[in-house]
Amino acid sequence: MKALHFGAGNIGRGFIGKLLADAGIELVFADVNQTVLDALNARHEYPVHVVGENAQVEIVKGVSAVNSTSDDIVALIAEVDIVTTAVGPQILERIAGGIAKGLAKRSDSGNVRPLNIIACENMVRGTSQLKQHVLNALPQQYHAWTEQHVGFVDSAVDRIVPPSEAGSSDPLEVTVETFSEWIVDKTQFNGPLPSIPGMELTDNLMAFVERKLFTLNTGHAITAYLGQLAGHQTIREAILDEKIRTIVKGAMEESGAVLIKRYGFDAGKHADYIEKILSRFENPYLKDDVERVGRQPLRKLSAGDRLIKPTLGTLEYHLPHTNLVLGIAAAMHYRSDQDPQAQELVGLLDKLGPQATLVQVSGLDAGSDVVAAVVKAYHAMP
Ligand SMILES: NC(=O)C1=CN([C@@H]2O[C@H](COP(=O)(O)OP(=O)(O)OC[C@H]3O[C@@H](n4cnc5c(N)ncnc54)[C@H](O)[C@@H]3O)[C@@H](O)[C@H]2O)C=CC1
Ligand SMILES: O=P(O)(O)OC[C@H]1O[C@](O)(CO)[C@@H](O)[C@@H]1O
Repeated sequence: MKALHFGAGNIGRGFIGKLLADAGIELVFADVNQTVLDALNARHEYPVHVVGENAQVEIVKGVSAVNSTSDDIVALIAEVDIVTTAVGPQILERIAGGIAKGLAKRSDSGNVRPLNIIACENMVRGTSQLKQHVLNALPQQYHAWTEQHVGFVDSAVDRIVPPSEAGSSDPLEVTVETFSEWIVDKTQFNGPLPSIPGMELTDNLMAFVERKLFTLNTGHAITAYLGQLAGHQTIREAILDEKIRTIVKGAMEESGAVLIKRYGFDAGKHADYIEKILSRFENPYLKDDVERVGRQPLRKLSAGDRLIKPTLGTLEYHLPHTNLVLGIAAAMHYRSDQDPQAQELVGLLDKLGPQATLVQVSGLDAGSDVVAAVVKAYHAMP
């Protein structure tokens, strides 16, 4: 079996690429970072530091790399069995053109072996969104062939992989937590289901996607935003701050109450899931900056993402959302010189003020109580 993975970054090298290579699949990374590409092609292996209890260094072997903007992509997509991505939601549209060209070549060359494409991003049904971008870029004459021979498989991906502290001396070294979860929608595969240790198959993906995105990512984002406001540098420092921990736990419980209503989760097991997440945030072996976890605040404040979607759920089921409101207000205070979305947020706040900014970014109703509550909390924050 052969795989092409877009995005040789933290999750690419530290999680998805590692699982594929460990399963004995011949793996090619596609990226745009020339330093990483050159190092992968020079060494064909890299170290993954798994930290926590039973810490160890694992070497991922037998990998190579291509530039994702080159024509190498087209030939690879015509021949591989699996395509995966971990590039960030905003990059999916950019890689869709290359994937479309590859599918056209695959069809023209008569390759009818099943191909499955799996986006591994923090998004609800990210692969389905990638599919739309690919179909937009693909000439109509290839659409029926693509429907017949290509599976677009949605997934949920969970492993905390911050940029490695050793990254400046070794561009390939990556540090990961012990925990990992990769869950894919088994109803969307083309051909036989693959057996890849570490990849779990489900026919109930939405429950897993929402459970992860609206618990871990909701709590993580709020830890980052409140942590930055309180002057903490890392997620660990922030979650050990009792005032922040209480709000973060409260927000995950508010979001959890929605998930329990919507998907019938067991309340006790969900409480354990929240406790496990809090302990993962405390991981003393990971240095995860609040600035990284809060990155791209406009995406994180959008209607379908980890702050607003759970809040909309609380409105739907008439449930409390006090802590989620504090998290949203804190997100509006996020600042980063490195992050264009943080600059844009500041520009919007200067031009429109907090109420209109929130309405524009989140799609919440201008006259709603929840918007008024966020604006009040926003002004009350330092
Ligand atoms: N880091 C983490 O702990 C987790 C991240 N995720 C998700 O995984 C995705 C990737 O996140 P990270 O690995 O943290 O980011 P990252 O920034 O470490 O990696 C992204 C990689 O994509 C590459 N890239 C950018 N444009 C590209 C293009 N046009 N073609 C090919 N490669 C391109 C970058 O050079 C970089 O190597 C995001 O959607 C994130 O939300 C999900 C779960 C955990
Ligand atoms: O990668 P995003 O969507 O910007 O958000 C950062 C989040 O992703 C992760 O990197 C992995 O789930 C978390 O650490 C964090 O909640």
